[in-house]
Amino acid sequence: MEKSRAMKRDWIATARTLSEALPYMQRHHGATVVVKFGGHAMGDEEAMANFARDIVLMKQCGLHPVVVHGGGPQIDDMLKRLKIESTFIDGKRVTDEATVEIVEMVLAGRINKHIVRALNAQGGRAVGLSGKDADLIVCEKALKWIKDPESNIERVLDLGFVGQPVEVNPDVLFMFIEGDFIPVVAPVGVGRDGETYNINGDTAAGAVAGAMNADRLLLLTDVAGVKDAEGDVITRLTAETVQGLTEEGVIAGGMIPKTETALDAIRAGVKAVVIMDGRAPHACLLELFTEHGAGTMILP
Ligand SMILES: Nc1ncnc2c1ncn2[C@@H]1O[C@H](COP(=O)(O)OP(=O)(O)O)[C@@H](O)[C@H]1O
Ligand SMILES: CC(=O)N[C@@H](CCC(=O)OP(=O)(O)O)C(=O)O
Repeated sequence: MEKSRAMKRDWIATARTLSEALPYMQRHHGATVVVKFGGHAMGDEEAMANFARDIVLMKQCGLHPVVVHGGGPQIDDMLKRLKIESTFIDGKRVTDEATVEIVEMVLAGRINKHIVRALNAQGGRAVGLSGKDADLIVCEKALKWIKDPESNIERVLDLGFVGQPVEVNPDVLFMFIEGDFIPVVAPVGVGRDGETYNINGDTAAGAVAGAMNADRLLLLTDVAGVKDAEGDVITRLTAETVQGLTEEGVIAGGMIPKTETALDAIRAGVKAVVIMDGRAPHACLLELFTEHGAGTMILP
């Protein structure tokens, strides 16, 4: 008796949620949503399954999700096992020849296939590819300029095989979308001479979203959003505020490529970018299908 009453309550709550969500589902029908799934957001098997369920549901609701993933912590683990040292500059891994080989193996191999399998287990039809497939993401060597604070002279820091996307060919993604598949992209790019480049996952997601003219770019991570100096999540951000917070050092580490990506993506024509906690249950659905959304929205 108690159980059936509880079930009824659950059903009413779900029905109410669904009726509230319906206008948002209709508004987003046919929308392209690029979702960056970060290595930290992947967490455990349960987090992976929850993420996969949401993406498949988005597809069933008539949206066109495209997953671009990261895998920084998983690359760290593998490099540690192989006793290869690794350092980061402004959230980007300094990538020598030995490192780029491991990066490609981990990202385009193990992680990409793990996500594909998780999506397919939830009833999706996912296809994994990297930025090398059909020249999806063509890169040049990323250059990091730094200014010597004493002499004020600028010089370039060598990050090795870190790629800056210079050309994105999304036809292959549109082709899969047309066939009702969910593309899953590993952030590994190709140089004009065939070199392999390690692209920061956020940068790759932004470049793909920009080239597809996506309606939304969701950057899933392990924090609720961009936080201010007091540690409170900021719900809306503009380019100006991002610049100020970065100069003050409030936006730091891995959050730098995320906010840079968000601004670049908006300049390239993406309608809005949201930075949010990918481990929170149904994070993507809450963002797309409710009025209050989730995380930090970055707007033009
Ligand atoms: N202002 C900020 N607000 C929120 N997180 C921040 C901020 N500045 C730096 N961070 C850090 O950025 C991290 C997210 O970047 P990263 O670790 O690269 O995530 P992912 O692996 O999901 O791409 C957060 O866990 C947090 O430690
Ligand atoms: C150049 C660069 O830093 N590439 C990243 C690629 C993976 C990534 O971005 O993973 P997350 O999204 O989980 O951080 C790296 O080597 O860690």
